[in-house]
Amino acid sequence: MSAVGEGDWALLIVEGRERRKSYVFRVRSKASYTTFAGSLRGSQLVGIPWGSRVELGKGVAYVLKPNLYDLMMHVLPRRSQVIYPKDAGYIASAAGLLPGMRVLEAGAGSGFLTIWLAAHVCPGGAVYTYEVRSDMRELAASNVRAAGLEGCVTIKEGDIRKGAEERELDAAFLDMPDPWEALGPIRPSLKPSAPVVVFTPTVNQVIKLLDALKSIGGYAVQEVSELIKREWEARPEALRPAVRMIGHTGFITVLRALA
Ligand SMILES: C[S@@+](CC[C@H](N)C(=O)[O-])C[C@H]1O[C@@H](n2cnc3c(N)ncnc32)[C@H](O)[C@@H]1O
Repeated sequence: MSAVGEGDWALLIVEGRERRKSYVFRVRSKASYTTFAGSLRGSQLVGIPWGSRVELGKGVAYVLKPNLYDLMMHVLPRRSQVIYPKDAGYIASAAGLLPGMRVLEAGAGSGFLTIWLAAHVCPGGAVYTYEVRSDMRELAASNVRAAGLEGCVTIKEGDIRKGAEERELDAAFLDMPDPWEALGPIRPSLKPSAPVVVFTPTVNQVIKLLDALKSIGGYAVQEVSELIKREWEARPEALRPAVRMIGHTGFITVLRALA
């Protein structure tokens, strides 16, 4: 659709004199929306072309159609620590993901990494994700549906430390407290050379993982990384890093399955 419709999700980028902020909401003609630069009514939005500029009391709003990134960052509910786009993008790259690949994941959590993985391997591929908690399995399923990717994602309630049913998988992704407990059990599911990307919030877990690998065997360590994203205030007259940032998310360890 080229015009904003009743009930559509909208992304508003609001620019004031000294700041800029994004808002994502469903457009309702009878609602009104408050931003730091002034308010606007839903009736001002319904029917205008996407990409329109609307004047506010103390600034302007650009009315845009939100993409998957906008919906994930602003709308989809989360009840676990989720994998942020900066890490998800690198995780997918380090695993060499391509459409058509079949991959394993655990735990599904809020389904955020599941969605990024599905966005890479679909169409034609598949994400099999295991989650021990039924409430998290349901949340992940509902977020994957909201992203429109349910066709290529299978969410299973189960403990990945008991292994996975699938075979000949192209890659695996572990974001769970004790990933070293899953590495032996998932090995028969992976093609030799398949990347296994492990995400752990603490350095203690990385040490435990590297130590455990000595006795588990079956994998080569490819790399351990950490990614830091620093956002900047996009104001040409005062270009500088933003005062607040997400200082830490987690460590990314890339392993490769051996023959
Ligand atoms: C940090 S969350 C994962 C978040 C997810 N990567 C995301 O981006 O939304 C960790 C999840 O792993 C699940 N989990 C923990 N141990 C597990 C296991 N042995 N098998 C399957 N899931 C497990 C937890 O219930 C939790 O939902």
